[in-house]
Amino acid sequence: MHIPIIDFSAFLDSTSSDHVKLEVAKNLDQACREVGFFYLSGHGIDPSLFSDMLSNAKQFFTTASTEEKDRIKVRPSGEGTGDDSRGYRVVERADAGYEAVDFLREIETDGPPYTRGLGRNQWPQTPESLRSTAEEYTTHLETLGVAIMKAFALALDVPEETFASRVDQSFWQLRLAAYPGVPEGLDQTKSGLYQHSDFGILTFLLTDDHKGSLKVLAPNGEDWLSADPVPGALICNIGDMLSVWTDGIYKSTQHKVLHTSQDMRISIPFFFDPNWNARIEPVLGNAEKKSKGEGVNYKDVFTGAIKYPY
Ligand SMILES: O=C(O)CCC(=O)C(=O)O
Ligand SMILES: [Fe+2]
Repeated sequence: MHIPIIDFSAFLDSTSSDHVKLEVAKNLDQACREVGFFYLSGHGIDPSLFSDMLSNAKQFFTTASTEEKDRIKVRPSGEGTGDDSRGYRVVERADAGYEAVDFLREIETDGPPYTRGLGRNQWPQTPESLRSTAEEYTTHLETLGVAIMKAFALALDVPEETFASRVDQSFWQLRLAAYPGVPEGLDQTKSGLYQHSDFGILTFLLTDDHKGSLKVLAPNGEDWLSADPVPGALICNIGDMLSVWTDGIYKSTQHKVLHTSQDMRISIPFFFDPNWNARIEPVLGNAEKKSKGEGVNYKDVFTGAIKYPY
C-alpha cells in the first residue's frame, strides 16, 4: 500500500480530450476511494510560491516578537474582531504540541463584534511579505480546489454543478503551523498532532522537507504510512464533508503528526472547505440507502450548532 502520485496537468490543459480528462479524474477517484490521500503534481503552481510560503512562515515563527504573537492571538467570538478561529495560538497538550496562525475566508456580515466563524483575519507584520504571499497562495489553491471538484464530479458521474455550487465560495482555512524541534533526551511525544480526520472537503498540505513526521493510517486500520514530502507535489487528503457528500465512498482517512527531529518543522495545510451556506448531505444517486443523517448547512456544522453524525 502506498500513497499514489497523481499528475493533474492533463486535466488543467484546455487542449486535452474528454477521454484524457476522464482518465485523470478516474485516477483521482481511485486514490480517494482506496486511500483518501494522494500526492498532486502537475497542479500548475510555481514551486517558488511554495518556498516563499515556507520561508515566510518560518520567519514569522522564529522572528516575530512575543508581543506581536500576543497581539494577533485567537480571540473568542463577541470580542471585537475575534471569532474563535482566526489568529495565533500555541497548543501544548498531552496529545498535541505546535504553534499556529490561522486565516479563513472573510464573509460580509454585520459586526464587530462577530459571531463564531465570521470575524476578520489577524495578519502578522513579521515578515512584511507574509500577507501578500499568503493571499496569492490562497487564490491559487481556491482555483485548484474548484478544478479538482470538477474532476470528482466527472469521475462520480454527478452534474458538475452539484459540487461547483457548493464550493464556489469555499469557506477555506489557511494554517501556518510550526512543530517545535525536540532536543535529544527530551520527551519525543511533545511535538505533534493527535490522530484525526480532516473536517472539510480537501486538504492541500505543503511541508518543509522533514521526513517521517506525518503518518497516515493504512486501509487495514493498523499500519501507519509515512507521508513524506515529494518535491513540487502537494499532499492532498479527503475531509469528512466530502465523505458525507459521497456517502463514504471517498475516505476521510485518519492521520497524525509525531515530530521527533531536533529542528522545527513548518507545515502549511490549506483546508478547501464547503461554502458557508452549502448543504451537507449525500449527493450521489443512491443517497437514501446509505445516508447517515439529514442534510444541514455547513455553517451549522462549522460553528458546532449541529453535530453531524459522520
Ligand atoms: O502537519 C501535517 O503534516 C499535518 C497537519 C494536519 O493533519 C492538520 O493540520 O490537520
Ligand atoms: Fe489533518
